[in-house]
Amino acid sequence: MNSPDRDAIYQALAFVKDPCTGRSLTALDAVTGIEISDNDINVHLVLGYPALSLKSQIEESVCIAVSTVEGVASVTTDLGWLIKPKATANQKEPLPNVANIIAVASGKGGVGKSTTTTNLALALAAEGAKVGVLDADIYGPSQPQMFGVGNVRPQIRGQKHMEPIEAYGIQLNSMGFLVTEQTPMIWRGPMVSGALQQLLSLTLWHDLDYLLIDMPPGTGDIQLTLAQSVPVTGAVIVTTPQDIALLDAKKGIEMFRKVSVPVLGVVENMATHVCSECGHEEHIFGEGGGARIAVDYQTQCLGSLPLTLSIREQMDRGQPTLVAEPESEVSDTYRRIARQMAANLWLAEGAQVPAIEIDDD
Ligand SMILES: Nc1ncnc2c1ncn2[C@@H]1O[C@H](COP(=O)(O)OP(=O)(O)OP(=O)(O)O)[C@@H](O)[C@H]1O
Repeated sequence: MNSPDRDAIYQALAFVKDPCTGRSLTALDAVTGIEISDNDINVHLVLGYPALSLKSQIEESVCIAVSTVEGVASVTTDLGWLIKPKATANQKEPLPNVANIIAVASGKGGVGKSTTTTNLALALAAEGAKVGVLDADIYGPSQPQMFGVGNVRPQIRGQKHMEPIEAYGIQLNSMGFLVTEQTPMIWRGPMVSGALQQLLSLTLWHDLDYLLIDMPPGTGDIQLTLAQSVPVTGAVIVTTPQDIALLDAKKGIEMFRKVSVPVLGVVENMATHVCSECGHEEHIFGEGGGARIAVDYQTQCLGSLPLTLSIREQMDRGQPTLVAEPESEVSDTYRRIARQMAANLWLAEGAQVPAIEIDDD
């Protein structure tokens, strides 16, 4: 049997789509090598986002597609990922040892921004990335509690540097360690921004693919200053489906666009209420709001999370859903959102995202 033709193998790979982005592996430049040894083929693939849950599915599709090529006797493939730093839209110097910073924001308080940040960080790690969380929510720094390390303080190295706290494989530091309960009343944007920059740069992050920032809720002076002063590579907006929250979420999208930070998508939290007794599902905050805002603002609704007793209880006891119930449907949804968010960052055009004019007030 003649050896198969390399071009024919490449053509076959053009028909295999990455399920997350919907684009073909060749269009994504994910094919990094084709080894032909007589009639045995080995295909090397590298994606730009962590995709552990999709690995076997993609590898299988590749094997099926390549084995249709004339002269192919056997196919092996290995899929990996390499998360490269994206350019920062606001021209800020990237942080050492941190490839990408993603701001998790919400226009309105209490919509579940911190809960979403925690679970997305764990979901990204579960998909194979190295992840950190910086809790910048000065109004209610809750990440240490959500990660179950509420009483721990970062160790100081060489006078001023801090070791991040390690929890469930995530590197964590919190503004809560720097501020008192009165702080939010007296600090203005530049002061918060200064403290956050210190926390960012004085923490000894170890080789992170993604650092998620749990932003203070709102779209005022403080948030705008943070978005401008931190080397953010992308932003995610968390909202509930009710009109008032959506209105604030829109302001959040506009704020990031104004400073040319790509908005990677919207996460709709508390989309339905699931009764813990009978499993009955109800849209108590309205229906389809996340999808509507995504269409209106040309971004993507990354996914919807239900309002459930278990999420609240797990967060309260410092065992986030990804840790307490990794096999649950909710964890699955967080992993899907995390993959999509990371893939959108990979494909985002950074500074070229068009800015939308908004009022400053
Ligand atoms: N999907 C959900 N189901 C049930 N409870 C949830 C869900 N999401 C968040 N919660 C709970 O709602 C409360 C507020 O959530 P969280 O602290 O994450 O919101 P936030 O938007 O970060 O708030 P803040 O504006 O104060 O920073 C918490 O008790 C949390 O456990």
